Amino acid sequence: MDKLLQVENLNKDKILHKVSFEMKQGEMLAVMGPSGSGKSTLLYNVSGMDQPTGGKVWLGDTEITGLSEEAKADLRLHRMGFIFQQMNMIANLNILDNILLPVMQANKGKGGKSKSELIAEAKRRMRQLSISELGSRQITQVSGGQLQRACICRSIMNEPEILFADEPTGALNKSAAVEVVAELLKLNREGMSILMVTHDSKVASTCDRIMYLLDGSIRGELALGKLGSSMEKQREERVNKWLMDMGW
Ligand SMILES: Nc1ncnc2c1ncn2[C@@H]1O[C@H](COP(=O)(O)OP(=O)(O)OP(=O)(O)O)[C@@H](O)[C@H]1O
Repeated sequence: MDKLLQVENLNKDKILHKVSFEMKQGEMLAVMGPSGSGKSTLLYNVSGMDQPTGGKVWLGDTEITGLSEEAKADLRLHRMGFIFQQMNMIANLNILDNILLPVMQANKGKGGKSKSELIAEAKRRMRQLSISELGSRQITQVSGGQLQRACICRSIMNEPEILFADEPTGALNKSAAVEVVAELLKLNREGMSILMVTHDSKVASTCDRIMYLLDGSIRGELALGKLGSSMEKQREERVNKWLMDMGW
């Protein structure tokens, strides 16, 4: 697999300390660690949402840390997708318009796709995520799991190279969380690279690899490989044992 993301000696104030790791194309990587260990800060600094105080980050051949704010915003819009626990949907737009908002922005100007093409594309993806009936609903008129699936839909409309997910199941009940993880796994099997912060060892155990962050440094890593159709319980037990060893 080719290298997709490279993080080298990343520092952020007193929060992150010389964090280095790589991610391969098609990988699904989880970041775990206690509350306050710097997981979200890591995600924001790797994706260019925040400016690190030291170190370098590359997405493919692009050094993100060397870009202007404007170029970073452009890169996030075109090459990255984001899913958050708080979902960040606009309250006075319906689900379809929320899904369309960033991709319309990305297709502004010459050579971009037309609105009707984008609507057709959104509807196709909404069908895949089992939310095709919900386009005209307000965001308060759908369940938490449906809303997060709409967020996943929004995040992939630009066909990003990488998806950043910060606690994507954190606000969901158990069955909605299972559905959302299943959608993320499906996307990953289709080739999407995913970097995900999670508190949930069951969610992390579906990932190819887990990094453990403590006090802003990576203290350990567990390589699990792709999730097969069986052995889910054994994977989970392995992850829980490793987390105990890490002091979780
Ligand atoms: N904007 C900020 N300014 C100053 N300190 C911050 C800021 N954001 C986070 N911190 C601090 O940085 C540390 C790491 O926070 P971060 O949110 O990255 O941790 P986390 O591991 O994601 O935690 P949680 O699991 O609780 O979400 C914490 O001590 C937090 O208080």
